[in-house]
Amino acid sequence: MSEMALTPISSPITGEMQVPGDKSISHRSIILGALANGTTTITQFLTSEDTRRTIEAFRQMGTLIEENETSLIIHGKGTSSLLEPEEPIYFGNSGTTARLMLGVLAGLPFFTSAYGDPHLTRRPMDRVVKPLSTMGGHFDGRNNGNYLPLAIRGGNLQGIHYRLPVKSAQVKSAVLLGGLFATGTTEVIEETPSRNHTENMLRAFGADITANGHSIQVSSDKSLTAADVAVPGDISSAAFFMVAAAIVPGSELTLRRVGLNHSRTGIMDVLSSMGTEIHITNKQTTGGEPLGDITIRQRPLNGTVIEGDMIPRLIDEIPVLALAATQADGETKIRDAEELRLKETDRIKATADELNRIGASIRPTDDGMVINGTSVLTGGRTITYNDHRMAMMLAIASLIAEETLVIDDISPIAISYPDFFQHLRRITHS
Ligand SMILES: O=C(O)C1=C[C@@H](OP(=O)(O)O)[C@@H](O)[C@H](O)C1
Ligand SMILES: C=C(OP(=O)(O)O)C(=O)O
Repeated sequence: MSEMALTPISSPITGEMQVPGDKSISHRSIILGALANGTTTITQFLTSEDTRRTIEAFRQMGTLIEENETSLIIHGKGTSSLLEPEEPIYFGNSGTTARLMLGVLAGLPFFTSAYGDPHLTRRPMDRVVKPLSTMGGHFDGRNNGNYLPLAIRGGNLQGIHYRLPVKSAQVKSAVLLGGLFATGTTEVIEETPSRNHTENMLRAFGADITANGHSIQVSSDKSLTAADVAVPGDISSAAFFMVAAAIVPGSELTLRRVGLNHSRTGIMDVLSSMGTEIHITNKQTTGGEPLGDITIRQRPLNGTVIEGDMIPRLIDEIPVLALAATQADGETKIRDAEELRLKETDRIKATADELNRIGASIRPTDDGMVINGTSVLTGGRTITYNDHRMAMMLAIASLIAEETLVIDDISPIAISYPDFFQHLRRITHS
């Protein structure tokens, strides 16, 4: 446990910064690079606890991965070169590693066992185990294979047509990755669009993939070919600084080279509907992913409603958006976000409990919360529940608190943003 006491700031947030590479795209670039033939160079790769788990999983299966200051180089030799790991694979705290790797392991013709940290061990895996078992993968584990640790015997998959029962890019991706090993076509139908990085990147790596409206189809007809990846900045990491600039009076902040994929930009739409001034400049596209510079200017905030198709477009940003809503005039309602209860911690409960502890007025509901603004945040002791996004949200709350805010444990921040506090200090000039 690593406690930190944070004092409020007295001046606006100004300047510019660049956030680290996107976590979702970094995971996928390792996976596709390792399954492909040839050398994949990944620049602006996110080096963090979660992405390390995906790197180590492939190293255990024999993939040569070189790491240096600015890039990650994957020497892919195709799926048939991957070896049965001698030791269990450790997924750590990373839901993305777990769900996507289960899709890959279901396709590989050998035995693997896998486990996670105590938090990941409580997160449901049946959402991927069920469709991957229907495809022919063999899984065993507690509660009929719903929880890690899991034993996996892969190989001989058949394609399926699968309608997603949950709004989850991880489930969609696991089934599509399984589809790379399956006979026939694998189709995933998703009612509510979720992040589409797997589809974009499979295309860039030469897979046989089509996406039409709600249906995505993949087959094993074409093997993957290495493709270099320049990872855009992570909008989910940028979100903390966007909200900081939106709530600290007089702030103006520019975030450079942030990923602007429509399936991820819900935070910008919501903050601007709440009144924040947002401008985008220097738009460009790399590897099928749009990016650009985002400038945020603080303006008075009003409450809003966040629901429906918007939810997957900002799912990881809800704790910090809830913080913004505590500073908005009137009520903010968040609905259809039941998936938040299944993250690193129950983020509905954790967000309401911790913000209420320091003076907010939030009523948790089954699938979201109702936030009444405007609240004065007092400071005091807070708990992160080993959740990186809770820890960073509370650090941003400390900027506007009346007194010192103590965070019980900042170590989880290394899961997605090891340099968070250096970056925060730079823009708060402290
Ligand atoms: O596919 C991904 O990279 C992710 C998908 C989302 O999870 P779900 O698929 O569980 O919604 C998100 O919360 C997670 O941080 C990353
Ligand atoms: C939910 C998250 O990640 P994961 O599911 O990969 O643990 C997150 O980063 O907020």
